[in-house]
Amino acid sequence: MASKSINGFRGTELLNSPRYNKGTAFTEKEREEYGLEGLLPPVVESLQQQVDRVYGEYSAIGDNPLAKNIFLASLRTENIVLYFGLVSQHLFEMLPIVYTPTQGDAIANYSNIFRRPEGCFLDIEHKDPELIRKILSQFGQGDDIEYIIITDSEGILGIGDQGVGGVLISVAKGNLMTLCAGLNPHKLLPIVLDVGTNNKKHRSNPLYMGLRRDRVRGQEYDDYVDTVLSCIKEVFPHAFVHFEDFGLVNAKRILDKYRKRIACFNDDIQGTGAVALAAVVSTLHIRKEDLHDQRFIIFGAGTAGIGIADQMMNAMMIDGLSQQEAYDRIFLIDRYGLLLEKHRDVATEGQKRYLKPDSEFADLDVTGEGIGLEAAISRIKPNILIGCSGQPGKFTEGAIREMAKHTDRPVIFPISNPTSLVEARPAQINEWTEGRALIATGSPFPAIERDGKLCPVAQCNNALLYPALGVACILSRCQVLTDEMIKAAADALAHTSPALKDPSQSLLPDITNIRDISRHIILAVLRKAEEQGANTVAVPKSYEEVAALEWNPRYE
Ligand SMILES: NC(=O)C1=CN([C@@H]2O[C@H](COP(=O)(O)OP(=O)(O)OC[C@H]3O[C@@H](n4cnc5c(N)ncnc54)[C@H](O)[C@@H]3O)[C@@H](O)[C@H]2O)C=CC1
Ligand SMILES: CC(=O)C(=O)O
Ligand SMILES: [Mg+2]
Repeated sequence: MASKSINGFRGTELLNSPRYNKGTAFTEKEREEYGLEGLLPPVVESLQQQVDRVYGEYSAIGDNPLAKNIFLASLRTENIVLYFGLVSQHLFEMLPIVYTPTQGDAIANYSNIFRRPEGCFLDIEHKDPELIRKILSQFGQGDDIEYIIITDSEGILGIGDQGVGGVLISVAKGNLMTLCAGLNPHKLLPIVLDVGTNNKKHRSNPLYMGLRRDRVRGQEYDDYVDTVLSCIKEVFPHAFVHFEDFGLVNAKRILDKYRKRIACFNDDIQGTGAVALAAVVSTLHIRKEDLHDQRFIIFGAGTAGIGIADQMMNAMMIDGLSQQEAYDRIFLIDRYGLLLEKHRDVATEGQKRYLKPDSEFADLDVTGEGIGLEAAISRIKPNILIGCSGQPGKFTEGAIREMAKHTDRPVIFPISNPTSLVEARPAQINEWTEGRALIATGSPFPAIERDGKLCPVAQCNNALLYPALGVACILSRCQVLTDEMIKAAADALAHTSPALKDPSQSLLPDITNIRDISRHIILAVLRKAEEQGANTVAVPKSYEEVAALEWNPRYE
C-alpha cells in the first residue's frame, strides 16, 4: 500500500500533531495507510470512549483546580478534537478551570508550569516587520486565520502585569470562541506581545521566560503595536482583531486609534460594557423601570469601568436622554474617591467627561482625601452599583446597607475577576440587603439562599457575549464594528435572561446552553450589520444557517 500522510504527517509525527491526531480513534485502515501499525493499542475507539476516559482522569485529580487546568492544557496540545469534545460536554463544570478564576493562576504561574507553547510570541526586541510577517506566516496565510486575540499582558483579569504568561489569556479567550460560538479553532491565532514587564516577582524568577526589562512605553511602544497590526493585515487581510487585557494606559487609546481603521474590538471595554448592559436591562424587567431613570455608580473607573459607563451612556441616549442628561446619571469612583472636576489633571481621558462639579459635593469631602463609596451612595442614591476595581472587599457592609436604604431592589454587580478580587461576595450582599439585591458577579459564585430557595447568581462576564459577537464579525467580514452592532448583541443576550420568565432566576443565562444563545446573538448582530451596510459579504439569514457553520469536535 502506498504510504499516505495527513498534511505531511504520518507515523509518530501524526500522533504528535494536536490538529490531526485521533489517537485510538484511527481506524485499522488509517493505521495501515499512515504508518501507525504497532504505535497504538489494538482497540479502535470512538471519540466518546476517549472523552469518557479523559473525564475519568480529570475527575480523579480531585480538588486541585490548577492541576486540572494543566491537565486540560496538556490535552489540548495532544489532541484538539478530544480537548473540545471533553470540555464542551462538561462546560458548566470546567468553565472555572479553563477560564476565570483558575486560568488566572495558570497565567501567574506560567513560567513555572510551562510544558508546550501555545499561541504566537512576538517581542519588542524583534520588531523587524519582515521577521514579524515570517512569524505570523508560520500559522497560515490569507484566510487561514480569521480571528486574532492579542494581549500585551499589562492588565490580565484583575491580576495585572503578567508578562509573557499573558499568552494564556489569549489562548483561553480563543478556546471560549470555539466552545461558546463554534469558531473553528484552526482559524484562530492567540498572540502575546512581550514588551517587557514591571512585575518584580516575574523578573526575579529565574525560570521567567519573557523579556526581563521594564515595559516599553511611549513612541517605541506605539510604533511596535502599529507595526504588528500592519503585518497582521498584510498576512491575514480579513482577520478580525480582538484586544484583550491591555493596561489602563493603552487599552482605550489603542481602541480609539484603530477602531475606525480596522475591524477590531476591545473585549474589556466593549464586551464588558455590552454584557453589563444586558444584565442591567434584565433587572429593568424585574423592577418594571426604564433605563433613562437609572442612576449609576461605577466603582473602579478603569478599562472595564469606562467601557460600562460609555455603553450605559449610549443606551440611555437611545432611550431618549440628551448627552448631558445621560452623563448626569453616571458617577465614577476611582482611587481618588468620587471623581470631580478637581480631579481633571489626574483623570484619564475616558474619565474626564464624567467629572462632576466640585460645588455639589464640597460638604462631603470633610477630610480632603476624597469622597468614599458610602458617602457617595448616601448623596447620589443610585439604583445601580457596579464594581470593576479589582479591589477585594471594597463594597463594605455600610456601603451596601446604604444602597438598600434608597431603593427596593438595589442592583449590585461586583464584577471584578478572579474570584478572590470580588468587591463583595453575593452571600454578603444578600444578607446586607435582606435578600432584596439583584446581583451579578464576574467570576462564578454559588447560588444564594432566599426564603429557603436557592437562587443562582448571574455571571456577568464578557465571555457570554464576545464569542458570538466575534463570530458575527467574521461572518459579516465587517470593515468596522459599529456601536449599534454591539448594542444589538447586548439586547439579544438580554432577551435570553432566565429572569424574564421567573424573577427569582439568574439575570443572565448560564453557560449551559451557550451555543443556542450565541446563535441568537450572532443573528441579531448580522441583521444590524446588514441594516447598516457594515458587512462586506452576504451573511447567513437564519438560525439554522448559523448553526450549520459551527465547528464541532468530531474526527474527519
Ligand atoms: N466581568 C467581566 O466581564 C470583566 C471584569 N473585569 C474585571 O474588572 C477589574 C478591573 O479591570 P480593568 O478595568 O481591566 O482594570 P483597570 O486597571 O483598567 O481598572 C481598574 C480601576 O480601578 C481603580 N482603582 C484602584 N484602586 C481603587 C480603589 N481603591 N477604589 C476605587 N477604584 C480603584 C484603578 O485606578 C483603575 O481605574 C478586574 O478585576 C477585571 O478582572 C474586566 C473586564 C471584564
Ligand atoms: C473577563 C475579563 O475579560 C477580565 O476580567 O479581564
Ligand atoms: Mg479581559
